[in-house]
Amino acid sequence: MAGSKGWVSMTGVPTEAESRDEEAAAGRAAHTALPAVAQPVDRTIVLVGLMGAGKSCIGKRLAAHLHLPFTDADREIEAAAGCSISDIFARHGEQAFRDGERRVIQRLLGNPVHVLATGGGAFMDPNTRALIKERAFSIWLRADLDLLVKRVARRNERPLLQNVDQRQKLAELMGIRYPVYAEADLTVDSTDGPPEATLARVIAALNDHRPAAHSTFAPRKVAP
Ligand SMILES: Nc1ncnc2c1ncn2[C@@H]1O[C@H](COP(=O)(O)OP(=O)(O)OP(=O)(O)O)[C@@H](O)[C@H]1O
Ligand SMILES: O=C(O)C1=C[C@@H](O)[C@@H](O)[C@H](O)C1
Ligand SMILES: [Mg+2]
Repeated sequence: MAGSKGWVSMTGVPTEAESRDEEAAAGRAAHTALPAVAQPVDRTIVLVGLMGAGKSCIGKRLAAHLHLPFTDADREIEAAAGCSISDIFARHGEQAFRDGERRVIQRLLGNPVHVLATGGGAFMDPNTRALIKERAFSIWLRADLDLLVKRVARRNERPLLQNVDQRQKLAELMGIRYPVYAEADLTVDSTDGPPEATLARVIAALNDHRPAAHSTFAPRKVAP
């Protein structure tokens, strides 16, 4: 029943990942048309970026391409809380959502290697960010304001974008968040057009990434 577990007391009990059907369908074309990722993926790949950047859309396709499971942190949070993100915000407030988000992502990062789409605010949390840097390989899907405004207009259930000027709110979030998203291990532009074009850039960026000594996708060392 919706809300039966109670958000505030949520403990991050493992739940089923989002249905694989859509991911499998989304990934089939990519398998045939795009190159393989050359090195073995030895860390969970975490997608970060603003609402509408394509973390869920590209994440599903990347996972299918890599033959890895896909997890969407927003869906896992909803499953753990027993209600939608909008309901969590409305009933318990944003801070409770952020606390639950941190716990759920911590649990997900303990799972075997997979592709993880985070919610837009997850990487802004210093503890979550530190854990992602330690255990995972992060990719920022960067998109420009016009594109984000266009994409989020398709679905009106994001609490931060309700009853506000969406363009103004997204511009404000870009100013705050883009310098932090830039700490991700890779940055890939998410552009208009078919998702496969962005997926192709993600794959190319992974293949271009220079591996560190002990881990294929260990975080980059910045040259002095
Ligand atoms: N690179 C892309 N090319 C084409 N369409 C895309 C691309 N990325 C996302 N879309 C479309 O834009 C919309 C929003 O994408 P998506 O839900 O994946 O964003 P998100 O980053 O997961 O956002 P949120 O943080 O709100 O969960 C969807 O309709 C999706 O199909
Ligand atoms: O950017 C954000 O802060 C959010 C993005 C969504 O993915 C959800 O995690 C939630 O709506 C908050
Ligand atoms: Mg998403």
